[in-house]
Amino acid sequence: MARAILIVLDSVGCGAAEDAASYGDEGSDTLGHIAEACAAGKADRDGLRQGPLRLPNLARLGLAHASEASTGKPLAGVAKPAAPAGQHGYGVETSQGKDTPSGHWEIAGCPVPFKWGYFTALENSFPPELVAAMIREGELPGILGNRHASGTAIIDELAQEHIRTGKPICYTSVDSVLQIAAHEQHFGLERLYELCRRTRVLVDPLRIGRVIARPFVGLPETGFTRTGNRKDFAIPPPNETILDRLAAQGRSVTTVGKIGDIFAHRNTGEEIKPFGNAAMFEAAVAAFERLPEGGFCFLNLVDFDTEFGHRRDVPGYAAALEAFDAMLPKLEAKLRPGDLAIITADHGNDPTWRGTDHTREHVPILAFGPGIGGGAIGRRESFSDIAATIGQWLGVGAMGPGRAW
Ligand SMILES: O=P(O)(O)O[C@H]1O[C@H](CO)[C@@H](O)[C@H]1O
Ligand SMILES: [Mn+2]
Ligand SMILES: [Mn+2]
Repeated sequence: MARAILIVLDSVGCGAAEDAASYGDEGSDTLGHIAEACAAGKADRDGLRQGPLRLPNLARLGLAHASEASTGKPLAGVAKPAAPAGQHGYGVETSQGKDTPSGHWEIAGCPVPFKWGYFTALENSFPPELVAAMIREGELPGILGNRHASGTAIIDELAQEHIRTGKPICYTSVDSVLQIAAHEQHFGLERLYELCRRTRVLVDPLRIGRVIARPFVGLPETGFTRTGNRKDFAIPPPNETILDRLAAQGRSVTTVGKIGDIFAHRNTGEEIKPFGNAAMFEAAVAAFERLPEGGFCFLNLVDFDTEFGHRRDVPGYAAALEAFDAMLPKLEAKLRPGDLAIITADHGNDPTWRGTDHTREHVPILAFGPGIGGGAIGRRESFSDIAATIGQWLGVGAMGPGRAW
C-alpha cells in the first residue's frame, strides 16, 4: 500500500492559459514574472530578500522545466538541471472561472460543469433584495461597501465607520464571492460567522461559490489587520471528489489549511488549520508522518495568494516561494518507499498584473517520492489528471474524468 500528499501552492500559476484573453489575463504569468523581476534586481527588499529567485529544491524537481513547457520561455534565473529528480509538467483548467473552488475541485477530480454566478457591477454590486435579506437575517443596521474591492484596502477605508455604525463591510471581486469583513471584538467573530452562514443560504440560488468571513482586529490609531480566523462558506462540490472516494473506502485523510472549507467539509477527514504557510506546512508534514498506509494528506498554502498575489507584492511573493523551497527537504526526508508527493497550484495571481484579482493560468505539476523516477509528464489537459494519478497510486479505482500519468 502507498500513501500520498498533495500540496496546492495557492495561486502559483505558470503562464497564461489559452483562454486567458477571455478573462482579461492574456500574457499573465505568476511564476515567470516573479522570476523575471527577481533576475532584474526589481524584487529586492531590505531585510527580506535580494537577487534572482532562489528555488534550488523546486528546480531540482523540475520546476523550471514545467514553467518552460507551459510558456515556451526559460524561468529566469532558476536552474534547469539536465536530469530533474521529479516528474514535471503543467495542468490546463477545464472548469470555468479562475478561483480556488474551481481549481481545487478539478484537481480533486471534479471539474465544475456549471457557470458560477458573479456580482459583476463594480458599485452597488449586490442586488437590493439580497442586501435587504442580509439586513433582515443578520439584524443589521445596514451594510458598508457593496462593491468590488481589495479586502485590505476596503478595511483601511471603512473600518472606523464599521465600528461606529455596526454595519459589516461587504465586498466582492471578479470571483464568485461575497466577502464580509467585520471587527472581531466590535462586531464579534461568532456573529460574523453566523451572518456568513445565513448569507450562504441567501446566495445559493445565485450560484455564488463562496461567502467569506474576513475578521480583523485593531484600532484606528494603530491600524487594522485581518486575522487567521478567515472562514470560507463554499457550496459543496457537484460530483465525487478524491476525498469522497477515499472516505468510501475507509482511508485515513488529513486536510490542512482551508481545504476543509473549500470542500464544504465533505469527507475532509481530520482537519487541521494552523495560521501561516510555515505552520501549515509543518503541521502537514507531521500529519503525513502519522498517516497509515493508504492514507492521504491534502494541504493548501494560502499565503502566496492572500498575502502577496492579491496585494501585488512581488518581493513578498518571491520570499514566500523561497521560504517554501527551503522547507521542502523536511517533507522529502519523511517520504518512504511507496509514498507519492505532488505539488501544484489552483490558479494564477500574477503580482505584476493590473488590478488585484486572480489570473487564468496553467499550473505547474511536480510529482516525486523515493523510487519515482524523474521525467516529463507534459501538458495535462485537465487538473483532474492529478486526482486520477492519486486514485491510481492509492488503489481506489479510476477517479474522475482525468487521465493518470
Ligand atoms: O482582496 P481580498 O479580500 O484578499 O479578496 C480576494 O480573496 C478572494 C478569494 O481568493 C478573491 O476573490 C479576492 O477577492
Ligand atoms: Mn486559490
Ligand atoms: Mn485569492
